Amino acid sequence: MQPINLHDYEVLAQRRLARPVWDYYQGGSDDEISLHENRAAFARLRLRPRVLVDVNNCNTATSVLTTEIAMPILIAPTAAHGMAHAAGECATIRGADAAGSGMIVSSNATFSMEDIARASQGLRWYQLYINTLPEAQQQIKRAEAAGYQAIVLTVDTPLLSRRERDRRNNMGNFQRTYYPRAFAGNASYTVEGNLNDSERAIYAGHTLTWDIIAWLRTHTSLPIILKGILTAEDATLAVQYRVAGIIVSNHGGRQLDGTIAPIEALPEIAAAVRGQCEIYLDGGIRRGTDVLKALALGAQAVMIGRPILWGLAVQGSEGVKHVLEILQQELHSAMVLVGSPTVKDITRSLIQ
Ligand SMILES: Cc1cc2nc3c(=O)[nH]c(=O)nc-3n(C[C@H](O)[C@H](O)[C@H](O)COP(=O)(O)O)c2cc1C
Ligand SMILES: CC(C)CC(=O)C(=O)O
Repeated sequence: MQPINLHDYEVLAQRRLARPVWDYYQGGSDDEISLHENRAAFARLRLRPRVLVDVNNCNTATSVLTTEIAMPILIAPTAAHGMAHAAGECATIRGADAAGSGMIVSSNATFSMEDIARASQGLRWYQLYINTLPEAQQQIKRAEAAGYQAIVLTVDTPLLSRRERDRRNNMGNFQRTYYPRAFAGNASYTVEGNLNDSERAIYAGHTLTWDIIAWLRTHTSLPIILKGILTAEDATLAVQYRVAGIIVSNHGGRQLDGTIAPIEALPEIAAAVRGQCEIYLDGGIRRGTDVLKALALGAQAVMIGRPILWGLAVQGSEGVKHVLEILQQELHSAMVLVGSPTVKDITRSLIQ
């Protein structure tokens, strides 16, 4: 099958990946309610197209922070790309560059942030999990030296959630046996799978509070972005703490199950932020019309997680590039059909 949309890539990737890897990439927490809601919430939104607009020069280009990108679509941080492809994140970022997108590199990448940086010319941000402060400080230093342009602190993971697919598959043992370095490119803590409570707490720690932002600021001059905001209250705090951006996200339905979908949280967050920092959104983006809806409700750009892993598994960097280009082309068509020739023209009035 020649893949023509992201759903095709999903089918092809499942055929290629071992069951425990597929389930780790694909799964959510508990009953996977949030995982399904992330898609369902997009499907419930209705568009209000305008007609007889000159869309001859329709263009998806935009910028995030100060970087220009060909499309308002970035790669969300996902761990362990080495289980999808031998070249792992180095192939992923080459695909991002080739498409004119950019990548947020996970703390738990298979390859080191330096190796990934060497494979890339374009936008790269570093996603941080804080296990211990000295280790985080080391990682920030390394990220700055390797030319990363922002630090993305994930704030929805004081505890890694219960993921029952991984438990049933004995994913921890599988990964240690077949991919022992899959999560170990940057972090010293590399467990995944059947974890006890203290192991599940190592990623962001129970003790992080808003004070961590002042600490981060003493250790980096890079822009700070918070990933995993779902309420106007926390968005307001993020603005007060002067972050450069927030990512409206429920971690792709992999952390707290039963949350509001990010696309449903976006309107109240956009109203609270009032342009004081950039807003991005991830979770369930699979079509150009999903991107359009997120932009209309106040996102500057969106991020995609699983579809990138599917593209990587099917065809390495070419697959990643193709997934991004498909989504860009779908967005382009949607912009033409709703009468929004530029990203700036995409406004709230497009949504019923
Ligand atoms: C396999 C996998 C690994 C992930 N690893 C990380 C990670 O290391 N850090 C992080 O902040 N988010 C991580 N996420 C969450 C993604 O950044 C993102 O929020 C989510 O995948 C978006 O939803 P989507 O997959 O529906 O596009 C991961 C998600 C998946 C599917
Ligand atoms: C290593 C994990 C904590 C990566 C992650 O965030 C996830 O699997 O959702």
